Order: sequence, then C-alpha cells, then structure tokens
Amino acid sequence: MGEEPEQMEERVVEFRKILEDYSAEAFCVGGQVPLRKKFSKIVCWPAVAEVAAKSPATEGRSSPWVINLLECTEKVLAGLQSAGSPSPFGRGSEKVFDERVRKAVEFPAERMASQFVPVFNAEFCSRIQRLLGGRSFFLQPHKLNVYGEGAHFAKHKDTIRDPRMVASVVVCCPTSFEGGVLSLVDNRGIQIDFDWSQSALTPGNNPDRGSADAGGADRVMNWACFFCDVDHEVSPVTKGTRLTLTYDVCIDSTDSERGDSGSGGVVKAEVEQDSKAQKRLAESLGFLSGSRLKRRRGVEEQKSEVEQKSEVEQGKGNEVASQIASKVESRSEEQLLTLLDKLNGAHRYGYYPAHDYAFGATDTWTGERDWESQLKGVDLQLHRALMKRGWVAKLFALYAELDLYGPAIHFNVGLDPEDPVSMEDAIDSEELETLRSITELRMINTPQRDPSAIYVYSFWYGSTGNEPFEGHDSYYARTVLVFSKSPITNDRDHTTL
Ligand SMILES: O=C(O)CCC(=O)C(=O)O
Ligand SMILES: [Fe+2]
Repeated sequence: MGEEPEQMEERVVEFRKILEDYSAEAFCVGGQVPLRKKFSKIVCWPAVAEVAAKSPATEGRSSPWVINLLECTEKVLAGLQSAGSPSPFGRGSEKVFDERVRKAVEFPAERMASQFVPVFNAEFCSRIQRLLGGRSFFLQPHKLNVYGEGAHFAKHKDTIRDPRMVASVVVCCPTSFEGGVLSLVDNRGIQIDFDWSQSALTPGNNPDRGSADAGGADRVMNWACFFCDVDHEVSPVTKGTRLTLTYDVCIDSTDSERGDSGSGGVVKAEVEQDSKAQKRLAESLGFLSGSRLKRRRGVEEQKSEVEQKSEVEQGKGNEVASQIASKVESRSEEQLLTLLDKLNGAHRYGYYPAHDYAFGATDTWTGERDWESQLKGVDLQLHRALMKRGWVAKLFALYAELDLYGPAIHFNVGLDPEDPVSMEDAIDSEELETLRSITELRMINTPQRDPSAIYVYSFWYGSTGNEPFEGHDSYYARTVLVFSKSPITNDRDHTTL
C-alpha cells in the first residue's frame, strides 16, 4: 500500500526482532476494544449501605448505582473509591490485606455488572484464542478495581480461582490518570509494559455508523491478557483514578480439542510443543507487523490490521458445526442437555473461526425480520437440529422484546433471588433500559444456570430501531438466541427463565 522501502525495511527489522524476543513463547497479548455509548454503563452494589448513603456519587440513592464509564466525573470516582471494598491479595489459600502489596478498592463480580462485554469484540476473542493456541475460551468476570492516587499492586501472580482458568484479562476504563503502568515479566525476564495513561481517553471511531449517535464508540478500552504464571505489577497511580475490569480466562477442560487439564502450565506446555506453535506465534504477533513496536511501550499501542481467517480455519469451523448438529440429532434428551450446556459455555464466550460475525462484532443494521436467515455456522446448524427435535427456538432482542419476560427480569438482577432489584425501582427510563440490558448480560454471565430452564446460545442481532432502511422496520445488533424446552410465550406470567 504505497509503503516506502526504507519504512518497510524498518518495519521488517522490528518485526524480526520481536519474533526473536518472543520466539520461545508469547505470554501476553493486548489491544483495544471500542466502548460504545449504548453499552457503557456498569452497575455497582456498594458493600455497605451506610457508605452508599454517605457517598456523594449516590446522590441520596441506595443501591444499585448505575455508572456511565464514559462520564466518570471526579465525584463519581470518589464515590466508587469510598464504596469499594479494600482489595485483598492471595497468599496461599488466604486472602490478605496489606497496603504495601496492594492498595486499591474493588467491586467483586458479585457486586458489579457491566454492559460492556469484551467478548462481543471478535478481534479481542481471536487474539486471545491465538494466545491460547487456538482453543476456545470463556471469560468469567472477576472484579472492578479502583486505583486512586497512590494505589498500586506489587509484583504477583494471579490466583488460579477456577481449575479451568489459564489466564487473566485486564481491561482499562476511560478515566484520566497518570502512573498505574501494568508491567508483565515472563519467566525469561522479558518485560512488557502496558501504560494506558495516555490512551485511556482516546476517542473511538465507528466507521459503520458514521455519526456520533447513541450507538457510536466514544472511547477505546485498552486491554491485556496474560497467562497465570506471569508476574505482573501495577505501579502507583500518581494522578487521577484508574479503573480496571478483570476477567478470568477459562478453558473448558471437557473440550476434546484440549488436554485433560485446564491448568495454565499444561496448556502452555502444549502450545510450546505444538509443531504449529511457531506459526501461531507469528500469527498472534501478526497484528504488530504493520506498526512499530517499541518494547516497554506496550503492545496495546499498536493498531491492528484486519485479520483474515484462512480457508482452513473456516472449513474447520463448519466441520465443528456439522458434528455438533449430528450429535444434537442423535443424542438422548439427557445427553443433549449436557452437550448443550457445554456448548453454551463455549459458545457464549468462545470464538469459532467460522463465527467471526458473532459476539456483536458485526453490530449492524439490517432490514431482515427473518432472524433465521441471518444465522450462520454453528448457530444455524444447531437451530435446525433443535427444531427437528421439536425444540422451540426463538431469537429475541435485548431491548425491544425483553419485556416479554416480565417477572423473569427480576430473577437475574440483584444478588439475592429472594430480594431482587425490581424494575419499578429504576429511577428513569434510561436507567430502566440499562438495567434491562444488564439483566440480560448478567444472565449470560451467570456460570451455572439452571439446566432445566432456558438455554442462551448466542448473541446475535436484535432490537427494533428507528434507523436506516426507509419504508420498513430495521433492527439493531444484539439479539440473544434462546432455545427452550417449553414454549416461549408472550405471557407476562411466564417465569420459567
Ligand atoms: O489493574 C490491573 O492492571 C491489574 C490488576 C491485577 O493484577 C489483579 O487484579 O490481579
Ligand atoms: Fe493480577
């Protein structure tokens, strides 16, 4: 693309150097994902009611707080700071508090829900999948970390909280701060620094939508992913507040593609031994090749190139799809439930090569009313196979049709099913909408769902809209594909979910 030979030379030299540096293994990956206005809110439940009442951010309200990540004023950040719990760190199986090691406050996943879900971004998924040697993965939300001035986290390795956990993801929210550099050091002493202080407020762009409307990406979220055995630290924040969301990256040990163990060491060892590891490594670093990597400035600064999926990968995805479909058709009901449950986990958060479109990556407008015609790959095959077995399949939209489920919404909002946050408590219509959407995300995030109820398989397009396609209705991205054993009705008393 009109590149000057000297530039190319420099780029190639740099890339070769990177490959040399990382030739033994890649231990981390990073990037940026857009934070769209439409999905920029988080809900936090303050730990202690009195704190919540006192905090200026609550403005007299009790829980939950709805915070827009795009509008984190000092007041809001101060509120978060005072309502979060002090962050412990793990020493053996214990949780220890020591500000010399870790000074920050946090909202654990049980007290936090986010509209922002990184796996909706295909590039995020594919980069991590490559780091993991091609395996599918799912994310479990872990925490929202709040680092005020002077907060830091000394060198540590993350606790493996789940036998399936192999890596961690850190996503940095768009607030203004200085310091707070995340430094990773692998066992060969190679250090990668992720300094997000300068780019945290970088405006996002939204080429699809053109205008800065409610669906636009206003900011980027920087992220990094690293294996569990990587030492890392966060240097003291010297100014402002740094907010990070953390997630456990898990591999389902029952996936036949993988070894028996889900431990990071084993997965990593397999990756190293794999004769294709080198190729994968080159691929995983491929996104750096168009730009200049300055080590210690952080991989995250690099702009990616569009990643083309090879024919081989596409083929593999389709093969997987037909295998799944044939299993769905041949298995007993019980086996089917087990299979679907597994698939559910992989499919919710995983990434299939043939599924580039999934996870909201192709947020788009469409004139189609016929959802089925939009399904591809695994979704379509599953859909057809389940239909054949008489299962009801329905796609429903997060925003437009969630009302259908009436009471079901209560089921997932709030911590205690006995004492749910009711929709009527919501303060205004915008918040109501936020809660609705978060409800849905919470539902999807819930690792152990009742296997006898409804299965949620895929994020796909949804929500009636008022945009383009003059003359007829149009629909905006993000629908949830739901399979149910019982009919899905419009009945407001339908509480199966
Ligand atoms: O906030 C960060 O950048 C990293 C946080 C971290 O290392 C952790 O929560 O274990
Ligand atoms: Fe950590």
